[in-house]
Amino acid sequence: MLPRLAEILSTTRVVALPLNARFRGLWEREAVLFEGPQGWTEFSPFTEYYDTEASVWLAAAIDFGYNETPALHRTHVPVNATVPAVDVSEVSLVLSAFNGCRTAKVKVAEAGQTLAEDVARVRAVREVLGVEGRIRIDANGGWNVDEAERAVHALADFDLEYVEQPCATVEELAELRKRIKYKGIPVAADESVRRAEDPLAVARSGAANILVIKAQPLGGIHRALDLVAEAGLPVVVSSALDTSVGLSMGLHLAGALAELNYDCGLGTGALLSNDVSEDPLVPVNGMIEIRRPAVSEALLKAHAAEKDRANWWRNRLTRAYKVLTAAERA
Ligand SMILES: O=C(O)CCC(=O)c1ccccc1C(=O)O
Ligand SMILES: [Mg+2]
Repeated sequence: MLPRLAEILSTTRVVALPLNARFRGLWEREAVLFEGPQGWTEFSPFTEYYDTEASVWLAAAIDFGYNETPALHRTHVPVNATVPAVDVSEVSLVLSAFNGCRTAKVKVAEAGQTLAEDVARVRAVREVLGVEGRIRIDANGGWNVDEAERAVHALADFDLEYVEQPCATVEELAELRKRIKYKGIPVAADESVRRAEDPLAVARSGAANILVIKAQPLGGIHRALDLVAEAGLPVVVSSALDTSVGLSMGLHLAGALAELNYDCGLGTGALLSNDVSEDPLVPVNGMIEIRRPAVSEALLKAHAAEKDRANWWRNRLTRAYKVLTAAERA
């Protein structure tokens, strides 16, 4: 049963939070927050996504606001630093925001950049982390198989923990996995899980060694847990560049997993120069405590989105809600 739309809209706040570095081409992260019986929850699908996809993110938001979270297997979650596709000169400043993180995920294959820039960025990250640090890269599907193979060869000396979504399709991932298997570098799937018609297809076809699991695009904590159980692969829980409220959803998901073998991509609060809580969910000693953050009325006000953007988000939430009610009736 869905809560009533009017009830959701009655607590809805729209915020625009400034970022420390450009991410996905943006300097600002917009998000909708609303309050359910369990506390504040977040609806923040990327702006270019259509209503059907956004409706899955809304189902996740409703789940976290209205349903109890599952029992936890841990109190804290180890997290990675996330390094956007910044210039090499900015790497140490970006990393300094992630207190105590021994693992870094580095964005590569950004449109308009070269492999040489990726190599320089990964080298700089390795210099800061030292030999004991773990480095994973994320291409967001930006390479074809040959480009990915070449990039892996160029970056392998930096000792990669895994390569996330090097290519766009499941077929390409499978082909690349065969080609780089001898190097012992695992392939992780992200977009092939969270944007696929069938999120389990990539696991079933053996195209990936690891799944990146995000609570919002997978319809919430409970649905994501079902998916993980069915997939039977190790997972990395990650954020969608959420506010502390959305990060809390991801942390509760990570906490509910019996096995967690990788540091999670939930440290991205450190990429926001402001958040909605006075006590935001950012890494301390490489870990984040699993809790719901206290949301500050003053910060909601200070970071309220412009009126036209707030209306756009309320209309979008309304359309996503209609997709959910139509599905419920069907
Ligand atoms: O996994 C992380 O380290 C942080 C999350 C992240 O990279 C991300 C954040 C927003 C949108 C897409 C992605 C992604 O993993 O591709
Ligand atoms: Mg990714």
